[in-house]
Amino acid sequence: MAEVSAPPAEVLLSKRVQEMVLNGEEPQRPYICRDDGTKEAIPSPPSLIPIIDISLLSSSEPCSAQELQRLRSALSSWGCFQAIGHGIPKSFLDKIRQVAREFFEQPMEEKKRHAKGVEEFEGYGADPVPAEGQSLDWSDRLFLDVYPEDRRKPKFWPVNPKSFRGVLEEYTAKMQILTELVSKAMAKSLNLEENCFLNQFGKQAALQARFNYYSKCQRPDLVLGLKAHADGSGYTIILQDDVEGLQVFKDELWLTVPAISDALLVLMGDQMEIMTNGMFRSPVHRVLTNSEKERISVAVFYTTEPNKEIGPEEGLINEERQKIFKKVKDYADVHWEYYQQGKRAIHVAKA
Ligand SMILES: O=C(O)CCC(=O)C(=O)O
Ligand SMILES: [Fe+2]
Repeated sequence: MAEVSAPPAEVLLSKRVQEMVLNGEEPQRPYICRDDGTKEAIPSPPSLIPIIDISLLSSSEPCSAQELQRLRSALSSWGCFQAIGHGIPKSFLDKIRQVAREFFEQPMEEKKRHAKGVEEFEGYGADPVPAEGQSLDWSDRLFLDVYPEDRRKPKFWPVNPKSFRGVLEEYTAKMQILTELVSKAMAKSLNLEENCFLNQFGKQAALQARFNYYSKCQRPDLVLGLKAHADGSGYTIILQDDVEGLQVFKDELWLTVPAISDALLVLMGDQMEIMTNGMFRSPVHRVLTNSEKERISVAVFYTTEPNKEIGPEEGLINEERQKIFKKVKDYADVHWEYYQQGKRAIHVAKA
């Protein structure tokens, strides 16, 4: 299987995984990141990722206090939850999944009209070359800045399928509403002023959409769709299709996030861990590969506006609970440098 002399990462990254699969190529050594499949022989136990009904969080609801308590507990122990009652109809979530699938199923030439450079972030392609010795992900992506609108770069936005742009614009608008609701609810769940996180994120807080396409892989025992990492965002909202693969690391176990067709996974990034002074966890997660089916997901990263300093909310610091993080600026950049070395970055924010 793995040849003795695999091409260097920059050569592999200039090709799409989907192309390699269509050509019947087996994963080469830089894609191999696990040495044997025996660990995965044990199926992960059924996971109990909390499901939170967003519609119950508004104060006019009789059971809002109870749901806020469940939210707080979910984010303190898991760092993520499956959001239902978020107001986005399943038919619209299906539309997003559909345009994403149609985009990736087009011929390579069409997708490459929106190709990114190997060292760029935005556009269609793969992550820039990681540090020496780091494995590559078995995935192709379309990464787009979607908000604020003046950051959109039209050359990266698919022209086909024709409905792609309109659907993504609508999804962006819905994500803005959802981030406002979730940010307020998280603050209330911690007995903080409801706008405190929104103020830290800033009016120009960014939304970036990453469409992930995980091709089938002949060696799921050796290759990951996405390496283990914690997000550098404030938090991330993930739409999955019906193929499971995303796993969250909790209590020394990798636990699969169930595919629930009308739910969105809300997952804390390091910036929320910092702002909550560690009350909410930014969980390590990864994506497995699958030999039978392709998988598509759409991750929307919600990140503080550029140059904005963030830090632990004062209301969360007291005699019993000291400040564990300091103020940081442009954390996402620092996070990226460590990410490329396969490391977490949160320690740089430790007080
Ligand atoms: O594909 C997924 O479900 C997760 C994607 C993810 O973790 C990311 O893009 O950071
Ligand atoms: Fe992630």
